[in-house]
Amino acid sequence: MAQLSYVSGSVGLITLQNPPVNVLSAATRQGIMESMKKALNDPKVKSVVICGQNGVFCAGADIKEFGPNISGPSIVPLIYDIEVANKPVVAAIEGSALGGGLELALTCHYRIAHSKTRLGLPEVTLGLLPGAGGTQLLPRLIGIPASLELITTGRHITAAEALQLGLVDHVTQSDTVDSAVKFALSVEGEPLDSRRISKRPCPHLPDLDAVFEAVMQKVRQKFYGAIAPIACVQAVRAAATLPFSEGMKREQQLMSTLFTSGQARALQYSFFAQRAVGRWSMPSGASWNTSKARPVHRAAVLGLGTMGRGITVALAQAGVSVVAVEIQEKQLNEAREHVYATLERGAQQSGVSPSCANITYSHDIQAVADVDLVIEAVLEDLSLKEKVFQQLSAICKPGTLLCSNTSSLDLNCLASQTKNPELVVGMHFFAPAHVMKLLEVVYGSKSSPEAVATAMQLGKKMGKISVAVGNCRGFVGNRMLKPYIEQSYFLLEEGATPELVDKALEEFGFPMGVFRMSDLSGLDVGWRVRKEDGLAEPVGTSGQITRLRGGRRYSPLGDILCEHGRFGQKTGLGWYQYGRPGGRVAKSDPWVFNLLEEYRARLGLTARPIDQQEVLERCLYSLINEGLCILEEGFASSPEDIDVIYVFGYGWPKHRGGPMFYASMVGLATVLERLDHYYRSNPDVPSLKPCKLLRQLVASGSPPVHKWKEITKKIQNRL
Ligand SMILES: CC(C)(COP(=O)(O)OP(=O)(O)OC[C@H]1O[C@@H](n2cnc3c(N)ncnc32)[C@H](O)[C@@H]1OP(=O)(O)O)[C@@H](O)C(=O)NCCC(=O)NCCSC(=O)CC(=O)CCCCCCCCCCCCC(=O)O
Ligand SMILES: NC(=O)C1=CN([C@@H]2O[C@H](COP(=O)(O)OP(=O)(O)OC[C@H]3O[C@@H](n4cnc5c(N)ncnc54)[C@H](O)[C@@H]3O)[C@@H](O)[C@H]2O)C=CC1
Repeated sequence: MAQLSYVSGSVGLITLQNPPVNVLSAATRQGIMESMKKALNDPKVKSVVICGQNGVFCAGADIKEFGPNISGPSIVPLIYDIEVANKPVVAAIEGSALGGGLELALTCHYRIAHSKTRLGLPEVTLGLLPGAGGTQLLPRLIGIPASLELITTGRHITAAEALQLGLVDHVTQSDTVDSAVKFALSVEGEPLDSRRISKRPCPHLPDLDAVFEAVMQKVRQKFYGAIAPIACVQAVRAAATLPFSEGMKREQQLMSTLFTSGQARALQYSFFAQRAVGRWSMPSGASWNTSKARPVHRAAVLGLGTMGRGITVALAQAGVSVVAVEIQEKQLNEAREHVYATLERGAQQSGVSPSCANITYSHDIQAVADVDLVIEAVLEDLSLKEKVFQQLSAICKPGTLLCSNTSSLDLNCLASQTKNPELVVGMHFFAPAHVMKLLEVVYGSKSSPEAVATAMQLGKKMGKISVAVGNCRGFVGNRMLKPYIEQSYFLLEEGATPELVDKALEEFGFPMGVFRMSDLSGLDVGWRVRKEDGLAEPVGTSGQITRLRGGRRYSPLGDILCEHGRFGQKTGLGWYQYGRPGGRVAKSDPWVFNLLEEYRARLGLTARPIDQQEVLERCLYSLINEGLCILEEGFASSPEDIDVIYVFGYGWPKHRGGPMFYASMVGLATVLERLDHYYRSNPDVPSLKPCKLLRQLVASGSPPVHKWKEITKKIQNRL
């Protein structure tokens, strides 16, 4: 796992060998320790270079080993031994130096990095802090403000930025190990005391208290409810105020609290879940490792409204050339300007040149004739989309993949309009499409594995986390949202206010509660769907309101708001008031309170006190129950798929892992008991009825999330 070899006569070269990214597993730590000892005891060796095999220095601790039974040599004394070595130790950094990998490099006396290296201390994203001296060493090297920023965000930086910060000594464009060996030879025999970072004082910072107070406030706001960023600030403060050895003790104390926390478990689960969704499968058995994606060099976007513009930007940023088609002249011109400005802004932020040259605009659908893939983003209207798919099927060259960004329509209906339904898949982006990380890749009953593989790969190229899902109403994300929103309306009927419901959800960790979120996305969207479904009927100011529609309880509250022209932020009024159309700041609106009172009076409902616990249980457990139904029915292939969708598409707090992981943390038996309880008192609300999978999981002893597949398979086999 780490190999010592000898080069250039006097250099001991220690190579980390733990593919793919040379993580510091127990065996690797042992290997480094033994190799280091051997090199230091060997009189022929005058200097040491540490590198990683296959062009990657080290991605840090092996996260899979984390847990109560972590074994093998501890990382802290191991890297301490490197710093106190009496021969110069040089880190040859290429690929990635992250977490414990960067801490390993920080204890070396010199750091040489390849220009393409990424460096960082991302532990905070795993619910931890850099617990192998990172919080004490980095501030001594690059100062407190820069360290605070890097450690509390976990941001990866380029070698150029690292050089600017003083984190590395040299950046090379040529062979990193060769450069490091040459460098090691040049410093053999030189004194090392000034190179030992732990011996340096932390650079003085005037107004220390004010700086830390400001940063603490910022992280509390930005990472609401997350404990790791706070511990990171506390640990860096120890570096600024305590001697090194005391600071190290503080770092260890804070680390041991984080290490066993539920938040760390959730975030580490999420790390692997993000990677697991790439190993997709379809009920047919086709999967990522049996299906070959086709290259997409040229893509078309059809419809340049809200979504089409974002998709165009994301494609261009991924280096795909785009044919952007819009029938309305005004929309086309606005889109061109919008896309240009967004690409310019993005380029300024990332320091790369904008990709406008790759986009051609047209109002003629014939322009898509020779593209490899089309993403349709016209209005959500089935007959319009059917017509568009007929046209695309006739116009496009053979083999072109036809994708729809529909958020609710049946993909099979669109595929049936084409000559090759196997080439049709859904690519369901989230607004704003160039920002949001999630992409649901929807397979219909005839979609070919190759088409799914191509959409998944294109998503990855566009920087998205793509999840393959089946074709059910609302797919996975929106389908689960329905009972969540439904419960929030029922809570209003029973005595809650939008403020109370939103506060409970925001304190849980959502960036916005359900009502603020609905105001942002537009209340008219759901209203239109409910009208098409025959659910929303005009309510008016008098007459009977029926709360039972289609055999189940229905709340027309959302429809009433829309009848008053209250569509949310876009009209300046929704569940809250915003001062003006397009306003962003939500303020309570007495009109809504009056409406709720009158509504309850009309229906003979008596408002009762509702607490935050009830809000969370009813909104979240009904959403979780729907997720379990989706798993049971096979529209998502694993709980990880659902969790990734919720974390990256719906603002589910990352440190709670996702709805499925959260359910397993709360205890599936508790979720079942509470759903049973609420369903008993609300038998006309089917979404509260615990699904078969939930009962089965509880009956099987509530296995951990990664074992649920065994139970879902059993249920599906029986169906
Ligand atoms: C490195 C990457 C940027 C590479 O990206 P890419 O090329 O895109 O490949 P991936 O698909 O992401 O990865 C390939 C493959 O590798 C797996 N993998 C990657 N990194 C790790 C890892 N660190 N551990 C395990 N596995 C890893 C990945 O899952 C893929 O495999 P697959 O899942 O099978 O597909 C990118 O991978 C990346 O960003 N990686 C993560 C980097 C990172 O976050 N590093 C930080 C790790 S945490 C750390 O280093 C902390 C420390 O070192 C501190 C050590 C102190 C520990 C001491 C604990 C003691 C505390 C006290 C306990 C007291 C308890 C008590 O009180 O009882
Ligand atoms: N707005 C959102 O938040 C999300 C929307 N979606 C879906 O994306 C699709 C588009 O939605 P929006 O962008 O919000 O709609 P939009 O109304 O902003 O834009 C649609 C555009 O399509 C154009 N158009 C209509 N017919 C056309 C045709 N035949 N050829 C070319 N252009 C045509 C219209 O002129 C309009 O500019 C819908 O299916 C919607 O359900 C999906 C995820 C999120």
